[in-house]
Amino acid sequence: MKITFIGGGNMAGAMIGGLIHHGSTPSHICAVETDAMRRQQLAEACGVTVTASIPDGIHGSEIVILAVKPQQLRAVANQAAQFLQNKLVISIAAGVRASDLSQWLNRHEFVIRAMPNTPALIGEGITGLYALPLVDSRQKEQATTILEAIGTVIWVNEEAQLDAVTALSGSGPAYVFYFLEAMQEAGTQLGLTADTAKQLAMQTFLGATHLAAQSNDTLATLRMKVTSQGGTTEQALLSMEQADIRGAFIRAMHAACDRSRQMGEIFGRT
Ligand SMILES: NC(=O)C1=CN([C@@H]2O[C@H](COP(=O)(O)OP(=O)(O)OC[C@H]3O[C@@H](n4cnc5c(N)ncnc54)[C@H](OP(=O)(O)O)[C@@H]3O)[C@@H](O)[C@H]2O)C=CC1
Ligand SMILES: O=C(O)[C@@H]1CCC=N1
Repeated sequence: MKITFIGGGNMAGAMIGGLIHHGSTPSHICAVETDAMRRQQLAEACGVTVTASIPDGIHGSEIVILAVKPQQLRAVANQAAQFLQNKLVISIAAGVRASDLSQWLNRHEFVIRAMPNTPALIGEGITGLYALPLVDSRQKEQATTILEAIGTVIWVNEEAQLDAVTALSGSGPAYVFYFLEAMQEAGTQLGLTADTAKQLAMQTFLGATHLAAQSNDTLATLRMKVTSQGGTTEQALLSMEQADIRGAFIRAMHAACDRSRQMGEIFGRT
């Protein structure tokens, strides 16, 4: 099964790297990318076929993954429409609705939207998926197979839920890196080397996440088990509550979700 990515940027690069890491044959993957330097990087890093031509890139592919920015999607859809008949189209663009994309592709019925995240590169991604009603079960299985190669897959029944998925797991790796950066910065202020602080911060995220995944305790109970009465964690959490870190974090994710909906409206107008 040959897969073509249109757009070979950050997310496509992570997906392609993850697919190859999982055992996909590089010659079965093609990337269409306008930026010459990026084409060279992809060819060197992943050994996949790269081209600047949409028709050349799509030729012979059963599945086409649209991985350009939301604001570029309509123009790309217009260019690609005539070459996509009977092919499964998967868009990873944030916000833009499957029905709008379908219209741009001359009422193409086989459209799936996917919201992956960059840990796909190491097979640790998670992807939310939504399909238009006429996508058949075989095509859904194909999408599941591709995306399971780079992590976990969750199907949603309502497309609007993809805005929440985008705010949570699509953008989520950036939040984790942000917290890791803050923990590293605090660690160095407290006298650790930058490397030691980074190692402590990363293993703490990894260990806590694995513990939460394996434990029957709720997240709140796990948090309380760290928080000794009159101890250090209590002081840290008190400081965070006083600064309303939880509220700020929740508001931030609402802002991301609102932006996803807004991009759907702005870039999806037909
Ligand atoms: N980054 C992430 O973590 C995630 C991103 N997404 C979605 O993935 C999509 C891509 O995001 P990201 O990879 O970050 O963006 P990038 O800008 O890194 O990648 C898009 C690439 O497509 C190229 N491009 C533009 N027009 C064309 C064209 N006509 N033909 C071929 N290539 C073209 C762009 O070139 P140029 O820059 O020169 O325009 C760019 O290299 C977005 O829609 C985003 O919403 C989804 C989940 C997570
Ligand atoms: O920031 C963005 O818009 C994209 C979608 C999710 C992650 N990156």
